[in-house]
Amino acid sequence: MIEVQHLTKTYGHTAAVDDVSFTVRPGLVTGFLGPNGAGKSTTMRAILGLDRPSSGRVLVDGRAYRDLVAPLSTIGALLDARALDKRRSARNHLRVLGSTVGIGRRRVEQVLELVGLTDVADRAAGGYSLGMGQRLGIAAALLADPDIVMLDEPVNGLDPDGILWIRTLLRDLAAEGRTVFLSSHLMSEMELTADHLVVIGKGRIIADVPMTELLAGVGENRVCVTAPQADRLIGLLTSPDVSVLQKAPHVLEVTGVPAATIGEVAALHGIALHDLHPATASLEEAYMNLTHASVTHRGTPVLTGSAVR
Ligand SMILES: Nc1ncnc2c1ncn2[C@@H]1O[C@H](COP(=O)(O)OP(=O)(O)OP(=O)(O)O)[C@@H](O)[C@H]1O
Repeated sequence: MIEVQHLTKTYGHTAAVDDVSFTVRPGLVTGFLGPNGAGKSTTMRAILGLDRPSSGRVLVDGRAYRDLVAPLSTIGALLDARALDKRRSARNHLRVLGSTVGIGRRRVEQVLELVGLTDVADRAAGGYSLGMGQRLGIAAALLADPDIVMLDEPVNGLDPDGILWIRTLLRDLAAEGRTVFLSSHLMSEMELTADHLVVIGKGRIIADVPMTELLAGVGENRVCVTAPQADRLIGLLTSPDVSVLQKAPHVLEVTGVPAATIGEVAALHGIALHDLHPATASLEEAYMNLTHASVTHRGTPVLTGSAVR
C-alpha cells in the first residue's frame, strides 16, 4: 500500500503538489492521471524518497521509503527509463542492480525473458529503441519481485504487442494481490488497465474514484440512435426536457428519454432504426470534463486554408 498524506512540494514560490492525500491499495491497478505539469512525477518521486516533501509525508507499506528494510522488494519503480549507464548491456545492468540486494543470475534471466529482451540482452543499452529501453526499465522494477509496482508512463514507446503485454502483466500483478500504481496520458489504454483512478490537476487531487463510478457519472441518460430518417425522429423527440445532438446525418445522441421510449416512438411512426443503445462514456471524455479547468499547457488549433494566408 502507498499512503500519500497531505503532501506538499514547492519549488521556489510554486507548489508542484499542494496538500495531496490519497491511498493506493493492493489488489487493484490504480491509474494516476493529470495534464502536463499537474504533479504526477513530483508525487512519484516523493513516494521513492527522491524529493523531500515541503510538508506532509508518504508511507510505503507503512514506512517512509528511507526506512524500508528491503526497498527493492517492497516497491519496484520505473520513473525514467533513460536513467541508466548506456554503455552497459541489459543483462549487466540487471546483474549489477541485483547484486546490490543478493539477486542471482537466474532471476535476471527470468525478468529478461518476461520483458522480451533475452535476444538483445548483451547489446549496450544506449543502442536500444525507446520501447526496448522501457522494457529494460520495467525489468529493473520487477527484478526483486516487489509487492508494489509503480510505473511512470510505462507504455511510452511500446508497440501494440508491448502495450497488450504490459496491460496483461499489470492486471496479473494486481490479481496476485500486489499494489500497482501507474501514470499514463493514454486514456484508452488506462481505461482497459486501471480499476481505480487518482486524478490530479495543478497540484491538487481532482478525483479519487473507481473507474466504473467515473464513467457512469458521465454517460448517464444519453442514448445513441442510428436512423436513416433521423430528421423525422428529431422532430418527434423534440421537447423542453429532451436534447438531441446530431452527430452525423443518420446518428443522434439523445439526452432525457430512455432508449425504450425512443424505440416505441420510432415504431409508432414507422421509422426504421439501425442502432439504439445507451451511450457509454469513454475515459477520455470523463477525463476531459474533469481536467478542463486544470490544463496549464494548452496548444492552439492549427490554422488551415484561408486562415493561414
Ligand atoms: N526540479 C524542479 N524544479 C522546479 N520546478 C519543478 C521541478 N520539478 C517539477 N517542477 C514543476 O512542478 C510542476 C509539476 O511537475 P511534474 O513533473 O510533477 O508534472 P507531471 O504531472 O509529471 O507532468 P507531465 O505529465 O508533463 O510529466 C510543474 O510545474 C513543473 O514545472
